[in-house]
Amino acid sequence: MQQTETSAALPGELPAVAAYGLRVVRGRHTVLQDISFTVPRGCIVGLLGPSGCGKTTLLRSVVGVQQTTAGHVQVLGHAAGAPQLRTRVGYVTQAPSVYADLTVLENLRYFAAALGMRGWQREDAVVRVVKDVDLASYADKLVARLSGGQYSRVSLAVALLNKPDLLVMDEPTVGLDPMVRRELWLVFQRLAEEGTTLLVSSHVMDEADRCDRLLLMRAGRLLAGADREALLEHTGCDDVEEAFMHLVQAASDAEERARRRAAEQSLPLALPGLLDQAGAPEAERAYFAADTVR
Ligand SMILES: Nc1ncnc2c1ncn2[C@@H]1O[C@H](COP(=O)(O)OP(=O)(O)OP(=O)(O)O)[C@@H](O)[C@H]1O
Repeated sequence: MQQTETSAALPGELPAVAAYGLRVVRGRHTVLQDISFTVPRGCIVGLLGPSGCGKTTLLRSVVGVQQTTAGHVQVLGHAAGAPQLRTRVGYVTQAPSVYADLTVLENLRYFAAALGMRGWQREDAVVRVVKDVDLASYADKLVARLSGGQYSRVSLAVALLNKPDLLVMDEPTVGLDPMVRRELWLVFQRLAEEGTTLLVSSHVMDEADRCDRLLLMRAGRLLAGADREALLEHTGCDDVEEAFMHLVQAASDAEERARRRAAEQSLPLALPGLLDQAGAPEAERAYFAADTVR
């Protein structure tokens, strides 16, 4: 896949996230294999792939809460999880991370205080984020009484208290109806326009249309990382879902050919080394390697 410049990235500017050769083993299972990608600043980057492919593990590695086995993840010029990033990275987890028995305001004041905000600084931050996520009319409601979409917006509001430069969100729209999903994406777009970089996971392919750039994952590997248009052009497909299926098929075909070649040469069956050992053509190896990803 050809390298494409993303308009939001200024020349010479460090990407918000740069991962090289990331590998994660959880228990006995290799969950992420040789993952490399970048997230340019000021973009919305969608991390897409089926359930269980490793999206959460990848996001946890970016936030710095995942033990990694190999590779390196740089976030805003620091190693992922570095203390300097604590106030600069917001993380919205998949599971609700707010208290159902507190009101929206009580939650926000609590988390603002935990971040060290006091007095007017705290109140200013709370008012700002309530406005950011359009929850002003629900500010005094118990979170337990909110709808799914409103609940998600409270979690998002908490992550925005610090005005993060990078916002990492794990399936923030899962289970929400199309109208609410649309509203949340408008909030994400507004945040990106104001300069926040967003890395958002989803297994809903149509959300890809709302992203500047896409990372497509399958079974712990990155199939592709590119601007949406470049991806469609490269695969000759009309939409991202079709492009994803095309890449999955191409990867399976390449894997099968490599297996056959390895069997013929009596080589051990271990990807991705297998592909190199078996002398797989560059185009095939590319499906398994970082260099599909810019
Ligand atoms: N604590 C753990 N120990 C061992 N394996 C784990 C652990 N957590 C997750 N896994 C495995 O890692 C793989 C990737 O999980 P992960 O949660 O990253 O996927 P995902 O793409 O985010 O899935 P979903 O879309 O369903 O949230 C899965 O096969 C899962 O079973």
